[in-house]
Amino acid sequence: MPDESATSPYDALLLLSFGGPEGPDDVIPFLENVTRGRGIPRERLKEVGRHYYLFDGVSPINEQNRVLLAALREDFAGHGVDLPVYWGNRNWAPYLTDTLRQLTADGRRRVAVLATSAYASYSGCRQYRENLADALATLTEEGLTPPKVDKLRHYFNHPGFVRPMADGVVAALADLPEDVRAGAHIAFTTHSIPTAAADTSGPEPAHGDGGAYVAEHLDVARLVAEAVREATGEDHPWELVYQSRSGAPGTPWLEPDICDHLETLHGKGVSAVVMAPIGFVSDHMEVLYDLDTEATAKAAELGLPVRRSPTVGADPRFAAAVRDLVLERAAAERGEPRERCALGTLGPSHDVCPVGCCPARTPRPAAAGADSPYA
Ligand SMILES: CC1=C(CCC(=O)O)c2cc3nc(cc4[nH]c(cc5[nH]c(cc1n2)c(C)c5CCC(=O)O)c(CCC(=O)O)c4C)C(CCC(=O)O)=C3C
Ligand SMILES: [Fe+2]
Repeated sequence: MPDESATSPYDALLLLSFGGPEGPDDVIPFLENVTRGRGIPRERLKEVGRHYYLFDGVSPINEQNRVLLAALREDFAGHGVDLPVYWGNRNWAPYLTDTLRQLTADGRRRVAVLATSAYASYSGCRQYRENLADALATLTEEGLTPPKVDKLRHYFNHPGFVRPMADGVVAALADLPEDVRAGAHIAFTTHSIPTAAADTSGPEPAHGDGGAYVAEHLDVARLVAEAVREATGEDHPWELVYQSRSGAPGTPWLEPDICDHLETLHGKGVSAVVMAPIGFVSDHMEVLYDLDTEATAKAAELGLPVRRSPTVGADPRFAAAVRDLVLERAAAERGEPRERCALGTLGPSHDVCPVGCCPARTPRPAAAGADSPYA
């Protein structure tokens, strides 16, 4: 009988995230880390800095990750999965390079990596693979022999990610005043990205017309809307919209923006809206500012009742999904068959990003993919 808790060949799990500032003095250095070499207009940076200062310079993301780490450790311990869990970030302490150095010092040789981004895109996938390659290069230059890193597949359609979001939308609808509830629309939101990045997201066969990024979000939106219909008996109209646009005004990014969308729905006489941030794994600053502050103020100005549904965060079902992804990949690496959980029409995502998946504007080494220089 196959061992249901076997993690071999892995000897660690690495939670790989974005990182965020933890006080007012961190905000500028954090934004410099995020935007180094990315050509974001000065004005946009000032504006985004203002969002962080409204919350005393503290992004919610690090605390959310600490809670998720605790949930993962508890879930693993409760299911006989003996795998230490580490945490490293792209843009703030604990920095990925330092965590990988620690993994090396602890003798870890093969690491499964979970990125806190559920979908395919340059920012949510390849950029993390570039960060891994940079960290591996630094450690190699230091004369160390870092572990091999394997990035776990995208989990947008894993039931442990979709079901908590569906329950959250049901709860948000129930929280609306009864007289506006039946006519409420669901606005599924995600991070806007340049249309050029969307069109090339995912493996090459998915390229064009929003690419894997848009297709994956549409699949999740459909799944959540269906689950909501089953739970409430009501058919709530829904749309996929975008938020948190940056970049130069002349560059096309995915639209419509959530605030414009609220205005359009209000103009059509829609009674209420639930904003469902399916693009975010936990309550990032984009959720706290762009939705809970900016879009909510816009709705108040319009007199449009809105609610924001929760992100998955550290839901025990998500922690269980991460365990499932680790065990699934471990079995695949051992050459053993194992079910790959996925809802919707797209099926489980690939384990190893093929060549040409979510290409960078300027090609750079990326680990944990078919084009990785690190075997
Ligand atoms: C697709 C996507 C995700 C979701 C997937 C994932 O989670 O990875 C995401 C997450 C995040 N983005 C974050 C913060 C920022 N993103 C920026 C800039 C950008 N994001 C982009 C895309 C994405 N970003 C893009 C195309 C840019 C333009 C510049 C570039 O091409 O790189 C900027 C610069 C200022 C600005 O332009 O807004 C900041 C401060 C935080 C932390 C929030 C917190 O503190 O809680 C998180 C989790
Ligand atoms: Fe971002």
